[in-house]
Amino acid sequence: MVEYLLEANSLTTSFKIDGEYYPAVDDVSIRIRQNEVLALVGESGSGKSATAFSLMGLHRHARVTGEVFFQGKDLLKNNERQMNKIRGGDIAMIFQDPMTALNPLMKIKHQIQETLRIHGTGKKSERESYTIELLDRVGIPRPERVAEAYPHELSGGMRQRVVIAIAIANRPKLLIADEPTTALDVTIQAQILDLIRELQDDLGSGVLLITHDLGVVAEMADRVAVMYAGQIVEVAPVRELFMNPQHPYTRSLLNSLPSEEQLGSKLHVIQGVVPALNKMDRDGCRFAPRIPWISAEEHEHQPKLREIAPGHQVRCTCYKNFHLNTSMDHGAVEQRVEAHQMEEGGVDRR
Ligand SMILES: Nc1ncnc2c1ncn2[C@@H]1O[C@H](COP(=O)(O)OP(=O)(O)OP(=O)(O)O)[C@@H](O)[C@H]1O
Repeated sequence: MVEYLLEANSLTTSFKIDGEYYPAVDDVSIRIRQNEVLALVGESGSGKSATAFSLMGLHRHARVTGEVFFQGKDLLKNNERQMNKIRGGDIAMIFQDPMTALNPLMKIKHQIQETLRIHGTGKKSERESYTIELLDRVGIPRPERVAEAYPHELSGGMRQRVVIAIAIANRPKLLIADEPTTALDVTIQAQILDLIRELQDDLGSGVLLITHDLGVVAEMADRVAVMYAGQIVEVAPVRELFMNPQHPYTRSLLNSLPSEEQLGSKLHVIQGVVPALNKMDRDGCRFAPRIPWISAEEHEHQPKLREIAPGHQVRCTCYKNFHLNTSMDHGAVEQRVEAHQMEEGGVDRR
């Protein structure tokens, strides 16, 4: 029997719109093993952040149902005090915008020491030196000086390193990173991703990496869950997903990734947007309106997620007859996956 670090079953998070609740996360089940990076990928509005916030018990006005087992306990049954002990302790989160995660009025050293204190890590006398060690560990030059700084005195990249230092301070077993590099420029993005990967390896933590960037997925993930309109539509090991994508949404996403030659030119984009929560047909294939050239009979009523190969699940029958209406080019993606696997030294981490 496989022991999962995190196991969410039928997680459903509904928001109230005009007096009615509508699920933004709709019967989502995900599993993360120790030392595994699961990427949750999808366009804006597909429900990725709502999923992460639900796992962490951070929604104040939503209705959340299902089970979220972490170390054998259902987090959804915890009260706020118990969740506060877990957040920043065994489960840490890295958000998109470091400025929202940091207190603008507190020196960096006090913010790190605070998280150490709350979770009882180290004696008071040790926390100061541990703070410097942490800043050094996340690649901050002259950590003693940065420790005395306020967030606004640092660059975006440095601030995100501080956020990561805070996240790893109590050696979390699970890291949830919600678009951790979106707010940063490209060179810094690569450095931050390398850092997260390195720290994850050191700590042996599981990671839920939320992103809309398939390049990031190719470089970071072990497995990928693709989310559309609140549902997981495809799950597969990273290589399988890029080499053998099945769900029309996954294939459209991959097709919208530029190859080297296409960089700077117009991309193939998927027409349309993720439907609003109160405007979608919840009984049919939710992606159907965006692939009108696929006939209604090819879709399933209330599509289920089914295993089509070991570890590879796809929702709806429409994938069987799906074809893109533009020419496909997976060359760029394949190259990125190959590069990632080479860096891993050919070791299968799963
Ligand atoms: N507090 C809320 N109240 C009502 N609707 C919400 C709330 N938070 C999110 N939603 C809706 O839930 C859906 C999923 O949003 P969510 O932010 O989880 O998507 P996402 O995939 O993380 O997108 P992004 O990358 O833009 O953050 C969207 O339709 C969004 O408008």
